[in-house]
Amino acid sequence: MLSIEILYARWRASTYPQVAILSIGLFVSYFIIVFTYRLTFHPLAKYPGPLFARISDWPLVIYCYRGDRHLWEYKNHQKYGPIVRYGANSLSISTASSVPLIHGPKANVKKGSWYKTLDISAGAPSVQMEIDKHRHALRRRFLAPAFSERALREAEKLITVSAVKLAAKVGAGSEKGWSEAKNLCDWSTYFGFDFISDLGYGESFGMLDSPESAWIPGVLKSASIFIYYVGYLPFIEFVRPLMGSAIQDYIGGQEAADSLKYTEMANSRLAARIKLEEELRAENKESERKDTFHYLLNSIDPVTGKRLTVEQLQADSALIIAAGSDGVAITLSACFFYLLHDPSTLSTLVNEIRTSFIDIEDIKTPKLNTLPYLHACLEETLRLNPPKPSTLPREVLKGGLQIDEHFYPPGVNVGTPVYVLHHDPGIFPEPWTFNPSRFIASPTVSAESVARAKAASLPFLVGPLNCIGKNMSYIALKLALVHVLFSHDVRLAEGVSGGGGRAGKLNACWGVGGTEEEGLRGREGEYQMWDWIIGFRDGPMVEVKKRAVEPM
Ligand code: HEM
Repeated sequence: MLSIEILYARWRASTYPQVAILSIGLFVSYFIIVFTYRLTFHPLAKYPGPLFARISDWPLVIYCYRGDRHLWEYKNHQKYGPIVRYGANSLSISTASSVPLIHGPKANVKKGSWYKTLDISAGAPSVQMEIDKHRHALRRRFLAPAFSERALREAEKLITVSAVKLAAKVGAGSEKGWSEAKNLCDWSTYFGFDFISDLGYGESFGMLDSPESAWIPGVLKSASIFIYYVGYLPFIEFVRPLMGSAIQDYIGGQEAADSLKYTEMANSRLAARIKLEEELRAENKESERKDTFHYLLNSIDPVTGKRLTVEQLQADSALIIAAGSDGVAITLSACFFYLLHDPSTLSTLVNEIRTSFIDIEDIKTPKLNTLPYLHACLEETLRLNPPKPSTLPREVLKGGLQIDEHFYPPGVNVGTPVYVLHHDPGIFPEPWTFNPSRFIASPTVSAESVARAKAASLPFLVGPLNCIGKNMSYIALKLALVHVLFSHDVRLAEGVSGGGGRAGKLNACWGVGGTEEEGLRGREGEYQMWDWIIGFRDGPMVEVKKRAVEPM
């Protein structure tokens, strides 16, 4: 007691410089103690990783901001092995055997605290933001009817409208010979946003028709960058309460402002859809078009008897536009990139498409789902460029988690670095080569190796927290690819083709970030992607010609 009084008296008697020196001393001592603890007694101290990443989350924040996190993770696993400590409290585990234990239905984990900031501007958690396992399962029950087999059959008709339009726009100017060069990244993006808005709200953004709404992808990109890195800031607990408010604009700059602008856009779309539903209800009618929000607005939880609140709907609205449009868009442009760089794969696919369908009206399920090479091309593209390529944090729950000989205590984050796993040569021989045949059993590819490849392919993740839009994505991607390739020949544009390695940057809108100096972005044969929760890209530049032989 006495010593505290003496200390207090000395403090009061001290001069400003003395106070400043003492404060700096305390500050430095605090960090020395914290860093020493993280390198010695912390439960993850024994795991390898870059030194700065083992003592702080700042390297992770920086790579998230740059869009290069997946490349950084790849480099780390090459250097340190299958288990890497990429943050003070976080591990990424790149073994296929760990996947069911981290993502399976019985995994003793929940989503990590990064998810708390994901859709924070919306005012309520989206389904993806629900960290509590029980509440998440409840939200999934609301979404389930919108993604059921029946809903998918309805969705196919709506997606076809955008796919037909995509083929017409990509093919414009190709009637008399090869067209001018076109950036397929842009057209794929417009397709992704148009089909998801048409399907989601019954009203397309119309980007394939006019440039009026073409600002939305740029704003979403900016919002995603912000949300991605902010969630990992070491002092996020202090920042989170300010998020979603006007203060966000001042602190976070343009990217934070775009995050709010994006939320407002999604909210206004939803408000218009709710109004339409109310008008229909007042007239005792049901919407003829069964779009996603038809299901969500009429969904009643079978156990609780409750409907979703407006705030929850708003959060899901922002999520569905982002999650639905961009995953499909990047996969479509990446698929074209790989096909066009390996003409033998392109001709195999074109042949399969043109011998399977009689005319454009014929392009639909169930036949659409019976083309093995088409499906394999998409699986291979999603292997090479998973739109969510980096480790998504899962926090170990009470009781801990045993994976092989390692025990992970409660509270630490574990996760699967999907891009790293997808380039594991032990599972995918020649991992940088686009080889759809690795997903089709044949005399040269055993059924066991196909099963191994499929089990280690996680673009949609697996288990109860996986992507609910997986089947819808495959339908959208197949419709788009088949409609374009059924009626048109496509080739890489002469000169700059875009998309790969250093030559990738065509359009200032997309290509920021980059770690060329570290040798991570040098692969010309790899479709370049920037990981900001959703993947961003540019190119390929293509020329298009109307198919020579008119379909019968
Ligand atoms: C190629 C396209 C797509 C890919 C690769 C993809 C991938 C993923 C992944 C990996 C997740 C899990 C994220 C996490 O755990 O944080 C996810 C979640 C989600 N995706 Fe997709 N997605 C795609 C397209 C779609 C589409 C078309 C929709 C809807 C229309 C959609 C809706 C959702 C939703 C609602 C979630 C949150 C699910 C939950 O938390 O329960 N996605 N997606």
